[in-house]
Amino acid sequence: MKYISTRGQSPALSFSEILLGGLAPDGGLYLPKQYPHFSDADLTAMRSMSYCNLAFAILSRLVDDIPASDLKAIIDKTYTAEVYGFTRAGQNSEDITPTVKLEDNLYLLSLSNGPTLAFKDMAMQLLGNLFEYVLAKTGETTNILGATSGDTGSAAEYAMRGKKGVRVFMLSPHQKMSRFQTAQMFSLQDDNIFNIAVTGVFDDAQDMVKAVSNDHAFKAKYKIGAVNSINWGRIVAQVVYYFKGYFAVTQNNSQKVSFTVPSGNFGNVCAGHIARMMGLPIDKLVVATNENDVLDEFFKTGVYKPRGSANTYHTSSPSMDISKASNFERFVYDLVGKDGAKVRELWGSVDQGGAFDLTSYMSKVKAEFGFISGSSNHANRMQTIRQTKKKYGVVIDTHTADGLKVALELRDAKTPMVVLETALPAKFEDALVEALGEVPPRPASLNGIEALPQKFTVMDANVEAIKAFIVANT
Ligand SMILES: Cc1ncc(COP(=O)(O)O)c(C=O)c1O
Ligand SMILES: N[C@@H](CCOP(=O)(O)O)C(=O)O
Repeated sequence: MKYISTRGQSPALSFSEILLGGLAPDGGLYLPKQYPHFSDADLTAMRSMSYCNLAFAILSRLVDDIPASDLKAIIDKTYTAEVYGFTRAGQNSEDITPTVKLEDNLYLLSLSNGPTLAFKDMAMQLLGNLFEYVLAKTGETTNILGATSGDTGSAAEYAMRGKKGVRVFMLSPHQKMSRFQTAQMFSLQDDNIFNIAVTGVFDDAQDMVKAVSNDHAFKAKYKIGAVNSINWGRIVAQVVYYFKGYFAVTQNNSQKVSFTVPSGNFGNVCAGHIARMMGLPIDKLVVATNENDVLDEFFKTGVYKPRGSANTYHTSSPSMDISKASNFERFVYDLVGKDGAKVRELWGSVDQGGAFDLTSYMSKVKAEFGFISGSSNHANRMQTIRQTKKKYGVVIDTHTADGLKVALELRDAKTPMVVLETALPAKFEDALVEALGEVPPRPASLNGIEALPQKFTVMDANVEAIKAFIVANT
């Protein structure tokens, strides 16, 4: 399988060749030349598979330059009940992503039982093991440069700690993550982990990552790697749990299922789009945003108008405080008929701070690709957290609450709706106390992390400053 850039001007490369880097040299994002397709018979065979076998069935169709036995061993080492063991009472951690039935045709898909309590662990643990494998083969090293609004950072740092030949430089928005998220990252004292708190919002940090990635000479000299969802390796791993969730709530492949996805950088729902393109019988993909509702605006109007830092709000679902969704480019590439020149034209305008209008494509967005959307705000998520506890006895986090609020508005009575649970409540203790008046439970191993000493550097959103920091620390 070869991978091509959404902007159509980079050479086609293999999976291992694109694994470590983020953006393609032309500034686009990688996608497979064509999506593999799973037939009805394939789906039937996959229905009863364990998570590891399912992951192998999917990944082996997209990764053809790692020997099958090695790929299988990497997957088996990653998806274990021990790694994804922070399940709710009554859930089986062998399922890796168990479902919670709230009522008929309404489910949560638990994606946050990994070491850092957010869905990012689903892909990041695999990425850590794949990086280690590829680096050991080539004898190379990598300096990972990432941006986080709270969850990618800790997931990446936990996955890459102690990995030979890997350093992590993680940019986060200064004082905008929850206390728990901040402590998860900044309390790590490992020599290969560098936390940089950027005075700005997540989008400023993401812009810095992209600017460094677009400096090809610097990227090559300092072997800059990526762990954000601009990296195809992240997306492909996230495709798997849509299949797992679909099989968990259906009896046969003639049934369709809708998924609601709390969204920010559009990586998670992009994986759902790709699962759908591969033949998974998904009805609707519901994009749920918080007050930072650029994506909701697009799916309602056809106009994509990213906002600047001053108009990006700090909310109680802070991991979704994003106004420039990187992975949206992957979907738009498919929407405009895989036309790299068109994507270049559209992002030419976005990269200059502008907008674009795809109103004429909107019937296709819904009818052909199944996308619809909604948004949520602080009052909505407080109310949803309270009602979910009262009605179903289930405590959810603020991001999942954004998803559930939108799902309840947009579901139809006949189609099972699966809401992705993207983080556990413990990560957002202050908001949960406000909603429920009680402290959410957390794994004993994470008790008291907020009191641990923290190691981080504060920096302005300046590309030359982060380059100098990397040079000084390699
Ligand atoms: C808890 C949580 N929910 C939802 C999202 C949004 O996911 P995505 O950026 O893939 O759209 C994020 C961050 O990405 C997150 O950390
Ligand atoms: N919400 C994310 C932001 C980065 O998204 P990514 O999926 O592109 O890594 C976070 O929590 O850091």
